[in-house]
Amino acid sequence: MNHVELTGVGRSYGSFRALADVDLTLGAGVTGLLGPNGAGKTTLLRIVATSIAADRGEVRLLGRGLGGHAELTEIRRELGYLPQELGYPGDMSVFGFVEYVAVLKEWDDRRARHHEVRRVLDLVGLADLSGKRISRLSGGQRRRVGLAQALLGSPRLLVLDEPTTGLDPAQRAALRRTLGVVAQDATVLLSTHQTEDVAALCERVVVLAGGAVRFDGAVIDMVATAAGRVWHSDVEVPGAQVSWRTGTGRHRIVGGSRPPGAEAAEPTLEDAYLLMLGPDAVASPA
Ligand SMILES: Nc1ncnc2c1ncn2[C@@H]1O[C@H](COP(=O)(O)OP(=O)(O)OP(=O)(O)O)[C@@H](O)[C@H]1O
Repeated sequence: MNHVELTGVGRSYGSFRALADVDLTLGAGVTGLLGPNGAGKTTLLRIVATSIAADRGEVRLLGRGLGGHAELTEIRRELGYLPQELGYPGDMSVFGFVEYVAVLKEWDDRRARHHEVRRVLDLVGLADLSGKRISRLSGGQRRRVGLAQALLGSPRLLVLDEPTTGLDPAQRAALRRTLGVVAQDATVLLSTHQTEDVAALCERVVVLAGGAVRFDGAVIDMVATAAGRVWHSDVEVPGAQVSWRTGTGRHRIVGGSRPPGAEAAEPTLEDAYLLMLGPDAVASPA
């Protein structure tokens, strides 16, 4: 079953069109949303999280249209959302905050609610910090509190806006493990600027630029678009589309024609992303 079905979806802020004519269908599994700053990722995620409405096109979530209040309530019961910026009340404890969200999500039975809060804190590795005040947490720990509240009730649809921001490598690996388990039954849509997170975690990748979908397909198919277009060279190559000196002292050349003396390199998702977006990869199209 497809949990997300967007047809011709658009959204403007005043006269500025942030999202234009997006078609997207998602079933169970993890999909990564990539794109430069201002590409429209947060706008798209907020639409899928029912936090803002599309002003064009059709949105169906978990098999339902967004017709009225009753449909929205039903969808929100099965939806978890980690916004890009979650305002945390610093005075609350980790447990207190996640329990507060659980109350809002209508976990009325105290025993069941406490059990669920402990379960999600355990899932994100915060069980030992549950009594700590949020104001005393590191940025990465705070991000995991945000993830914990999104996981309450094992939602069938999980929308995560930059969940890996602020996480150290061990925390990112732990997050990948958690999402890998969650995504066996749920549809997970996450945005990130880390192509390696998408390569490690997602089957599918959607690239947005200037509010439009530039690529939608399997991660391996996107990586394949860079095959034969990435090289290692002992010398700097003037005029390369993208190049940098790596830690080994050799230069990685992405795009352009094969430089003399250069060796072919295994392409990564990042190479494919840089090639696909060209100058848009670094400049906001907005
Ligand atoms: N509330 C708003 N009012 C006006 N313009 C907005 C608003 N929210 C977003 N925008 C504009 O819409 C465009 C898309 O923004 P969005 O936050 O969706 O991009 P993004 O891909 O998530 O960017 P980032 O990677 O920087 O988080 C940007 O040009 C942004 O300035």
